[in-house]
Amino acid sequence: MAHLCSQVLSTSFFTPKPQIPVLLSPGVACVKSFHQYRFLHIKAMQDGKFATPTSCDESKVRVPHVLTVAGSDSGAGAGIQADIKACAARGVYCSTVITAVTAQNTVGVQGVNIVPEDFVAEQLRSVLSDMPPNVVKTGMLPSTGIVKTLCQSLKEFPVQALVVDPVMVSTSGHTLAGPSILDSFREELLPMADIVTPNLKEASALLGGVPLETIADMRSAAKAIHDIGPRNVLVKGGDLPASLDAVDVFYDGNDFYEFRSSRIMTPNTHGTGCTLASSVAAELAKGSQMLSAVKVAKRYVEAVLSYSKNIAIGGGCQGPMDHLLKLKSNVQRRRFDPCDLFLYAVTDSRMNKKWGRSIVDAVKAAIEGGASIIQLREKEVETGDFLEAAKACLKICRVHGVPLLINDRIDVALASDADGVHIGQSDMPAHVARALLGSDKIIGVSCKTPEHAQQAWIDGADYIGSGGVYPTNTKENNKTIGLDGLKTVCVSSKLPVVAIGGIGMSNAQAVMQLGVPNLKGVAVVSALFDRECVMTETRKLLEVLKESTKIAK
Ligand SMILES: Cc1ncc(COP(=O)(O)OP(=O)(O)O)c(N)n1
Ligand SMILES: Cc1nc(C(=O)O)sc1CCOP(=O)(O)O
Ligand SMILES: [Mg+2]
Repeated sequence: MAHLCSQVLSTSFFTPKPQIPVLLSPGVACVKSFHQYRFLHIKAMQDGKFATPTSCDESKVRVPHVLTVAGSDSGAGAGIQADIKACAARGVYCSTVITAVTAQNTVGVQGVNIVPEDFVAEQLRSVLSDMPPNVVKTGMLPSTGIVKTLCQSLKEFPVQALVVDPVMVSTSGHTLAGPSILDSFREELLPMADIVTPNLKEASALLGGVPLETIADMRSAAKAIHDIGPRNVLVKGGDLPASLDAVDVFYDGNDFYEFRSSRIMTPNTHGTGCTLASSVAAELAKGSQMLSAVKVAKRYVEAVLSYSKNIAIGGGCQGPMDHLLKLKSNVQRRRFDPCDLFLYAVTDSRMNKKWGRSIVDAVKAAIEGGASIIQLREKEVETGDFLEAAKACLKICRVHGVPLLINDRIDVALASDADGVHIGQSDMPAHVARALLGSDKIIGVSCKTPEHAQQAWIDGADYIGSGGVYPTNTKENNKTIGLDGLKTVCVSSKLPVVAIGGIGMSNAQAVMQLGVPNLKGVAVVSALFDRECVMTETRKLLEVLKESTKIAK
């Protein structure tokens, strides 16, 4: 018996191990009959027979590509629709061969219409002959004929990896592929698979109905399924009785790994199996090794489950998940509005310390006082503390619809998912910040001259901060440009401008009454934060600013 080593992995902690390469050597491939396909596969690779895109334009970028061969779910929680969304969320192109059209919703499956075998074959030919995927992922394969057709196509058009999700029963208990297909699974499909991902019921069915009730049973099942031929097996224990944690067992033919994650209590679990298998396929398509593909895919599914736990779609009790959580958070975020610059509060760690306030308390008070945008300018805080503070402030800012920017630290902005950054002339160039942060984040740049302002616009900034309008003690060796300098920058700028430097109650009106184009507000540090009551000072300054706009009219 092979030496078996056991590892427990929480999905947030993982010790890398040497990986078996995705392909076995031809020598190993001959050991068992199921390796006949693998042998063909290796030979195809050695002979350079994996199809390559017909286009010979080298300037085009190849994208990782998964082909899913599965059933359509009209409710879009599972099946083809889940596969497309999961691949999109993981940054991978997804083509589709539809094996069945199901009428489904959150209550259950109302009908199944199987696509004729020859039309499945035609879809396979269309995709495989023209746009070869890196990885094929299978879901609902409702007939023996379709399984055989698929296996035949894969022999004709080998791909780099095959992920088999042996879908048999829907979440609601509806049979999607009956026992008649089990033989073709065991004899033809599984021996070709790089990984198979059964849940407990499917693992039991593949093994002739053995009961699976413990983690020990799952390990035995993983090994027995591995003996059928797939190179890796992931037995999913989500339905394991009496288990608080969700435990999945992964077996690669040598070692066992347990993936543990705390159970997310939600009815919105429809499509988790499809999503996990598609995510594994997507990671493989990007070039990951199998174990790390499984680990990353599990993390993604956990994040989606957690994100979707309270969403309400449909009246039944098998709700779908929302795969595109990243897009969703972008949609929820309000776009930058230049009016946000009206009363711009910039924090300062030294001042907070002096007055015995936390960053979070300072931000809360400024928002309560009416600040329209917040910048965390925390020059003396450790990175870890800065990140925690940014996350905590972000929660408050989101509740009030106030954008939160991070001074200088693009890494902290990214890690906290803050709304953007403010950077200076000696910080990361704004075009690099834009490339790192993407199109939706707010980028502000400090500009003392029209040339700076022009460059900020070219680099894709959203606004500029211009100063020092007056001398300041907050920033050492800061050049004062005065009201005239501010005016020159504002007139030349194509971007909205916020004035900064030595601005407070006594002079804010003079700044706003310059009446120059693009000037949208004032940015203030000491006049708000080097004071006993931040909220009161913010309120007072807001009144002054409002008053000055009335006078300007
Ligand atoms: C709104 C606003 N304008 C200007 C600055 C100054 O940024 P920078 O020149 O990078 O100097 P530091 O703030 O990093 O010392 C700002 N922070 N905010
Ligand atoms: C952070 C900063 N940037 C400046 C610039 O001129 O770009 S002046 C400044 C400090 C502003 O603090 P206070 O409101 O306390 O004067
Ligand atoms: Mg800076």
